[in-house]
Amino acid sequence: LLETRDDDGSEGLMTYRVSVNLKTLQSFTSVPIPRRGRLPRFPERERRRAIRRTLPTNKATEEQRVERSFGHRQRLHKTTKKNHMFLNSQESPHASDKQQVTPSEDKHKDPGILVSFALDSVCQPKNHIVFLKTHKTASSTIVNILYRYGDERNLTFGLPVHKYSQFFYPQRFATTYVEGVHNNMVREYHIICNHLRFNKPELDKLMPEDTFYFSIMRHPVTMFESAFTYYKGIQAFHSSINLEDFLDRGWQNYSPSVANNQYAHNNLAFDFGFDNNIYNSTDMEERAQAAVAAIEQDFHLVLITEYFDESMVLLKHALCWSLEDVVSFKLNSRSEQSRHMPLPHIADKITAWNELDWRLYIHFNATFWRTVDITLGREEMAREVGRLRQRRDQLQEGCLQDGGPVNPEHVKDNRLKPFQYGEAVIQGYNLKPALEGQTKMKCQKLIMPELQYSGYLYKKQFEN
Ligand SMILES: Nc1ncnc2c1ncn2[C@@H]1O[C@H](COP(=O)(O)OS(=O)(=O)O)[C@@H](OP(=O)(O)O)[C@H]1O
Repeated sequence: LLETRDDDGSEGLMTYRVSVNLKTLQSFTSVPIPRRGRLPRFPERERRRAIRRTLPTNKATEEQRVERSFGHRQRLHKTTKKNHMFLNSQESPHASDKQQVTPSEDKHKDPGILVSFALDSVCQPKNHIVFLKTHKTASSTIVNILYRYGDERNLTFGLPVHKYSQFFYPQRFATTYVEGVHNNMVREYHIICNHLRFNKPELDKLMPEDTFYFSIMRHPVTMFESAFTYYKGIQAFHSSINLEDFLDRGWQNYSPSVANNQYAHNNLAFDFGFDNNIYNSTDMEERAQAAVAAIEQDFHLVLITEYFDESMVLLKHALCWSLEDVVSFKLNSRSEQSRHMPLPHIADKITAWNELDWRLYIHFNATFWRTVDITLGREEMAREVGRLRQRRDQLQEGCLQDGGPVNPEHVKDNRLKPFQYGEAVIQGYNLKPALEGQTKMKCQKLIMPELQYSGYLYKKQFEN
């Protein structure tokens, strides 16, 4: 990993894959060299240095912080000479999108922000993707989008061994959890999107250099309320009468060492690989900043559940995909009867208890909108969101019998019933009975719950 300086004086980092004699290398570097496997892309010393660069001064405003983090990201990627602002591309393979991508006036103001969208000199659809599937954030809907995209193009998914649905979560991800690794059955993995606890060095071993990393965050209040209902059976929650009861007793109910209790405390930070056990601590600010810096280093894009449609538009551009590729129906949603919107004083307790998650969310919500402003601009975003919704409405009209989701007992086709868990009532869909052929197949895949779809893909990849 080399630090470089461009003609304009800006710094950058560049990675090379090299073949070297380890002893020779050891003689002129203090970075620990792993004996086996690939060199880590950003050794710990570089990561720490990058984090120091992004730490704001006490006086920094949120806006400056966003600026700094993107400026930092710019330096990290600047040396990729081929990098190109995707909005300028006239080469989009998606003819229907060309008119939609009107470069907005202000996109040139901060080229740094675009590097997370850096594509090759020609806009090529990306098909090496890692999606960190965070919990209770609409991630199953995104997984459905990725499954359909890869399935249609016969891409290879990195799926959990033995047809499991997750990569041994909550353990940190390891390549050995992926089907096909132990027997070298798979030459190239394209997409990894099942639940896992993030571990970049291990993912790097499996995925190519040009892999696009993205994830999604949800407001901690609604996310926690959803988790409380869904994971009511875990030790931390099961004896609490309700959410407030749990929050008032805080640490008494919560033991970090009990299995699955990560769902009850800063679960978002945990999924990203950080220590989630922090409460009311003096080093909260420092740890949150370090987490932000590490996520900005490892991820090209962080989406926001509350702006799901805007997120899909941004994702579409970042991946150089078409509108059709990112259209979806809402999956894994609870019925209204199992949803209890917390009152404001309970919401405050939730953000206090999950402060690390709260800080991550605040930061990435701000950077999300800043990315929108600097790339598409709000007007173009609104236009594209309108088109996305129109297309979803068309598909709903064409596919769904009841116009929207129904409670599980009303799902007629047992094969399409969503998995039920905890005290949540997870809704599903019924298709119009007259559907046939390709249309039926397309509609079926749009509503197919995650477990069924990953089972189908496993069979397609490993049992045929
Ligand atoms: N498109 C879209 N927009 C906004 N919100 C959405 C969307 N799709 C799913 N959802 C909501 O996401 C919640 C389920 O999240 P996940 O699929 O990540 O859950 S899981 O961890 O995989 O079990 C679940 O939230 P709750 O209903 O509050 O539990 C879903 O309703």
